[in-house]
Amino acid sequence: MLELRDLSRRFGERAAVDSVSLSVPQGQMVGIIGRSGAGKSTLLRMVNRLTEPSAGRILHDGVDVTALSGRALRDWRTRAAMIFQQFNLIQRLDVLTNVLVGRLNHRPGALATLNSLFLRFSPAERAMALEALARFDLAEQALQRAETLSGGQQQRVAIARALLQEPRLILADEPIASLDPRNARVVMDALRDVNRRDGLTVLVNLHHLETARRYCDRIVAMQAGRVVFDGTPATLTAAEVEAIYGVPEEALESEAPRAAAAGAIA
Ligand SMILES: Nc1ncnc2c1ncn2[C@@H]1O[C@H](COP(=O)(O)OP(=O)(O)OP(=O)(O)O)[C@@H](O)[C@H]1O
Repeated sequence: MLELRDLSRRFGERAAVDSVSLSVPQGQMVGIIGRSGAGKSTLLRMVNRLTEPSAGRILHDGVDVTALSGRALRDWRTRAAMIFQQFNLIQRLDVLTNVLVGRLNHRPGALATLNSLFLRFSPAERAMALEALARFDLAEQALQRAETLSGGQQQRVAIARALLQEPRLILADEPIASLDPRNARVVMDALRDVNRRDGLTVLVNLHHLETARRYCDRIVAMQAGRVVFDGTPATLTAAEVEAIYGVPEEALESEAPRAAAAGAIA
C-alpha cells in the first residue's frame, strides 16, 4: 500500500501540490489527469523523492519514505522506478546495456561504483535483460544503439530497464506524450502488462483522457495542486470532466500535449 498524507509542495508562493491524500493498494493502475500545471509531475516526482515535499508524508507498506536518506533512499528509488516522457536512454549505448543499467542499484557499495564504471554485468543479469526485452518484442534490437529505435521502442526499453530494478511501483510521467497513437498504445499495453502480470502498482500521468479511461483501474484528477476527482473511469461523468478541464470533453482533443522532440541523455 502506498499512502500519501497531506502531501504538499510549494515553489515560492505557489502550491504546485496542495495537501494531497491518497491510498493506493498494491497492484492498482492509477491514471493521474488534469490540465497542464495542475501538479501531476510534481506529485509523481515527490513519490520518488526526486522532488522533496514541503509538507506531508509518504508511506509505503508502513515505511515512512519521507524520512529516508542515504542507502535507504537509493533503495526506495530502485523500488519506485520512474519512466519519463523522453525515455532517458543513453543513446550511444546498445539497447541491452541500457536495460542492464536498471541493475546498477542492486550492487553493494564499492562494487556498484566499480562495476558501473565498466558497465560489467553477470550472465544471469544479461539473461534477465534479454528476457525483459523479448517480453516487449525487442530481442532482435538488443545489440542496436538506442538512438536507432523509434520512440515507442525506446519507451519499451525504458520499461524493460525499470523492470530490471525489480520495482514494486512504476511512476510514469507522461510516458506517451511524445508518441504517435499506435506507439502510445503499444507502450500503454506494456505498462498494463507489468501491472497485471507482475502485480506492480502503476501511477501514470496522462494528458489523454481516453487513454486513462481505457487502461486505468482508477482515475485521479488534479486541479491547481488538489485532487478534485478520485474514482473509477465509469464514474467520471461529462460534468466531472468539464469541471476538471474547464471545457467539455469534445473540446479536449484540440488541447495538444506539449510539443516534444524525442531527446535523451546523449
Ligand atoms: N522546479 C519548479 N520551480 C518552480 N515552479 C515549478 C517547478 N516545478 C513545477 N512548478 C510549478 O508547479 C506547478 C505544477 O507543475 P507540474 O509540472 O507538477 O504540473 P503538471 O500537471 O505535471 O503539468 P504538465 O502536464 O504541463 O507537465 C506549475 O505551476 C509549475 O509551473
